[in-house]
Amino acid sequence: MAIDELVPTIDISDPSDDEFAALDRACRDHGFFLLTGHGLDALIEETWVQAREFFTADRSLRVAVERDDQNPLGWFDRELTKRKRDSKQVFDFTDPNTPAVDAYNRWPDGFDRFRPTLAAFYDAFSDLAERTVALVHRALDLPDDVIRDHVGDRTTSSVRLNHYPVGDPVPENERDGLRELGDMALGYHTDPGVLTLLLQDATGGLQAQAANGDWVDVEPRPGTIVVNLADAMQVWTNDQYRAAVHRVVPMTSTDRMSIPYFFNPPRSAVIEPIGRLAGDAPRYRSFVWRDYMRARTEDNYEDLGADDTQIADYAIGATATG
Ligand SMILES: O=C(O)CCC(=O)C(=O)O
Ligand SMILES: [Fe+2]
Repeated sequence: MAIDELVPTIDISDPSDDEFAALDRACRDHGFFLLTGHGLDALIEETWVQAREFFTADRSLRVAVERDDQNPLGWFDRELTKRKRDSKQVFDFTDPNTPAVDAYNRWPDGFDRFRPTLAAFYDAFSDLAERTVALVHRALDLPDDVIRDHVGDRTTSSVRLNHYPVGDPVPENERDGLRELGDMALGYHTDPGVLTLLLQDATGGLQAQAANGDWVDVEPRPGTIVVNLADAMQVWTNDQYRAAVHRVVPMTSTDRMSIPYFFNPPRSAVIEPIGRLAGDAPRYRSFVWRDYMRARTEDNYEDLGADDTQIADYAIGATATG
């Protein structure tokens, strides 16, 4: 199938009925679509500049904001996906404009425009994520009282700057005792929250899994933002909409950057299938967002001797993977 047909483009400034129909098909099939009409090109351009500056600066400036096992925010270059090491370095931060959570952010020294640019980016993408969830609600034809309980929260959300080098991101003299690199730069996975807004540069390498299991390239389209549905949305819709399974192939000739905004539910939200979508056959048991997130974060730090926590662990009838 052609990529245009598989991954439809929705103009968020004025979505047509045909675009809603295409969004609904894509969400049932694989969970990926593209947004245009967002009006954020200039801010996105400036964000790329800041991300590149951070990743090309002297490594010691990044090491100074390295994350630790108490706090997952900051820089890291040896993350695991499915027990294999990813070929990338990342910088994670949460809402810079809410002091109670900004206190956990680790801002690097020596980059004047980094924090203000990323703070503006965070504001704009929080708003866009809300509007994107509203598109999905409309495609699902949900009543207002249900919509109110199935939203995201900017203070539990986060942004990640991803940098994929050619080869191993960890310097040779630090590789002793680390797990081997995976076959993929980023192993296949779903994102945990409601949905993700993803920017990718012009390099390419992102792949989506279609319903038939085939891997399809999500080619860069200038001016568009990739949306992928995530785990909480799949649970809410009782599997009618799919959390997008995706991965990134290894870089062979040039490095690559991407910037996902992960839109997450409120901390204390109870995640379970929406009654009118599940009828009397809910496919998941309830879990509290905070607990799910804690389990997923712990997996990424170290190999806990089991596969990563995922929503399948909450499927009714599932046996624990641990
Ligand atoms: O780099 C990409 O295109 C995807 C990144 C991603 O899936 C993630 O960070 O969760
Ligand atoms: Fe992802």
